[in-house]
Amino acid sequence: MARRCSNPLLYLFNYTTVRYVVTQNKIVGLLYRFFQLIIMCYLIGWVFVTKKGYQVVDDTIESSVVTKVKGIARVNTTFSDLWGPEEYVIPDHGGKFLFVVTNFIETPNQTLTTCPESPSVPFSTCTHDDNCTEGEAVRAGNGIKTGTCRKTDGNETNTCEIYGWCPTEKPRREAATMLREAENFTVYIRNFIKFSQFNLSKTNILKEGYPSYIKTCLHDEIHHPYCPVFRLGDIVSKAGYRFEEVAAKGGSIGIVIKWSCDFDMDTSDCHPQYSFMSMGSSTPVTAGYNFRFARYSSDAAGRTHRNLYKVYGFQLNVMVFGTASQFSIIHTIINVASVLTLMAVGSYICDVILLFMVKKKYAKFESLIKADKEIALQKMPDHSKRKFSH
Ligand SMILES: Nc1ncnc2c1ncn2[C@@H]1O[C@H](COP(=O)(O)OP(=O)(O)OP(=O)(O)O)[C@@H](O)[C@H]1O
Repeated sequence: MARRCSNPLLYLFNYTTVRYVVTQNKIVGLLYRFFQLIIMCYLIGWVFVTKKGYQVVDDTIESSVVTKVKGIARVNTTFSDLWGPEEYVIPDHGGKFLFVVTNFIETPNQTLTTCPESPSVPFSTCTHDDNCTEGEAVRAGNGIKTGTCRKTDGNETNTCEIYGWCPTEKPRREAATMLREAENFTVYIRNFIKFSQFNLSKTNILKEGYPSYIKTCLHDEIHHPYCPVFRLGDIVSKAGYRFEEVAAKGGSIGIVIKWSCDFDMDTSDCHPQYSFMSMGSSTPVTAGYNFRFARYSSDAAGRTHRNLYKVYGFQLNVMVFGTASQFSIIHTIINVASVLTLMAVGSYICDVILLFMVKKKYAKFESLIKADKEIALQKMPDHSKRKFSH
């Protein structure tokens, strides 16, 4: 020890290595080859063939979506008997989210005046004026109470009189108008994507035959899988809805565009896959989708009138996902190296097995020595026995 410390510089030029021992043990030898075989199968079958470990993957897709709906529906409203996309698509500039009206309740020609509150509004019924506190807003109602309890138009019930947009909206079953042609409306979806890591971009619009192809095609998984024009009825049925049911109450649908691009192949093989899913719940409280909007006008006397619309329909939400992959030498080296380190695990297990077997042999040898020692002890005189045993 003293000598070692006296010359520490000598250790600077020392190199420590492992001494390998070749054993003739067939079981351990076979086991080691078996480990190597499994690891090679894992490297080739799983890492390279299945998971394409020689490629780098980019799943940060940048995308833009433009939508346009076309089709005409016959309706019966105060201002028109035909509705086009300008009327039934909200908002009218197409984007990732759009709403297509399929059913609506029109309350035409409302003016700001007094009228009885709708009996369908909770807490609106009354028996005498004391139930209608003047100046109080009706909770979830249509106006401010005037302090009078009065008979509703065409109804036997009494409700508080309000100041608001009158007459109030009629219940749905009396006034709803369906857009029967909505099933045949067409939805055009233009999608542009970019994988920044590879600086490569794609669009779902095929260059060949454009624009005449788009004008005439209709998306069909077998005959026109890359046509970007979809029939609304097909979208709804593929999302698992029955058109008539959801057109009446409204619903949300997700249009999923999935890109899976292998840029080691021909980039023209990189095409979108479309799928559709319902995004609503089927419980009565949460099912359906509707909202209200109003269109305002003024009469000759300068009085403001409005038409109120409660609209039901399909809320379409276009979602884009994608991954792109390309060969990368760094990724290949990392994956090969990390799998090859597993070989060390195989060696370690074989070492442990070998040690365990050797230990067993050694234990047998030790028990023989112990037996010899006991025989020798028995032959010794007593005073030597004590010394020896100590
Ligand atoms: N909902 C749709 N259904 C069927 N074809 C559509 C639809 N929306 C657009 N198209 C067609 O797709 C092509 C590309 O539409 P884009 O909006 O880019 O061009 P456009 O000439 O402005 O279209 P538009 O015909 O509305 O004037 C056009 O030929 C258009 O007619």
